[in-house]
Amino acid sequence: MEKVAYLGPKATFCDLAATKLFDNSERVAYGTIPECIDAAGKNEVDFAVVPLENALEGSVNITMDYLIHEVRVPIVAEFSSPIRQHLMMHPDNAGRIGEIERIYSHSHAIAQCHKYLHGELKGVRCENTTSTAFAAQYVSKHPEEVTAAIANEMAAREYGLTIVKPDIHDYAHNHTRFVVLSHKPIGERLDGLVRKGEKTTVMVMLPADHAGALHQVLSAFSWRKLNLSKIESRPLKTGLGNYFFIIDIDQLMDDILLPGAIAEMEALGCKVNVMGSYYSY
Ligand SMILES: O=C(O)C(=O)C[C@]1(C(=O)O)C=C[C@@H](O)C=C1
Repeated sequence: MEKVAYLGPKATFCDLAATKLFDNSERVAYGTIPECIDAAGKNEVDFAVVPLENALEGSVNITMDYLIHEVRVPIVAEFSSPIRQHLMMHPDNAGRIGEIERIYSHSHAIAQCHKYLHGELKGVRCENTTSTAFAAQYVSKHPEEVTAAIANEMAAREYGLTIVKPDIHDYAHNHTRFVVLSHKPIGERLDGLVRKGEKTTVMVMLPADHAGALHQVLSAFSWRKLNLSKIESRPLKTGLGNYFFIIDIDQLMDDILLPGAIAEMEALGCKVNVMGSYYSY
């Protein structure tokens, strides 16, 4: 049976995404996002499902940076899912919401609920955990502390917690983009799901700082009428002011247009890496 890595423990948002995508596979929980990427990089698993971007909080930098700087594993699919964050407590403490001493969750989940936390639970310390489900598991094991976790409904069920305040994310349209990483092609595995689009993600390093370099890169796409859905800069980690760009193009790799744009960028002195060419679900 094929193996799929996800950020564990059971009932994280990554677990929900992996279950939706690979229902008939063996899902293997890893403690951190880099561990999931390593597992796919070393072929310990066939696929890894990791978060890439959230609609409220932006990119999951650890995923992006690890893929660029440490372990290159191609993106073979993308899955976008609605995200609902709930405040949950141990059932023994569920009536004591006003006495909460600490709130645990993944940093991205805490960030998605800032307005609520600032408005309703001002002054309560928030502590980051490796995932939302890890936070729920911790709260379930420590009824002696009046603490809460921010996590999803499946985590509340899995770890026997009571949802004391549902839907505490700050904006209704909360979505996260997950990517599937693998050294093998995805083939027909996801054909049962509805395809929403197609993308190619490239990483572009500009030549030494000069006027108009980014403009020239963007024009390689624009005059070919290649639509971009995202452009983001991240530090190269070689010193302040040095960046690379991650660009999402709204089409699969073809024989002419994308190779032409890449050749043009290379002729300008850019270093270009294709991170993946894949369908969005
Ligand atoms: O902690 C989890 O449950 C995760 O799957 C991680 C993660 C993230 O890193 O963005 C995934 C989706 C949500 O946006 C919040 C947390």
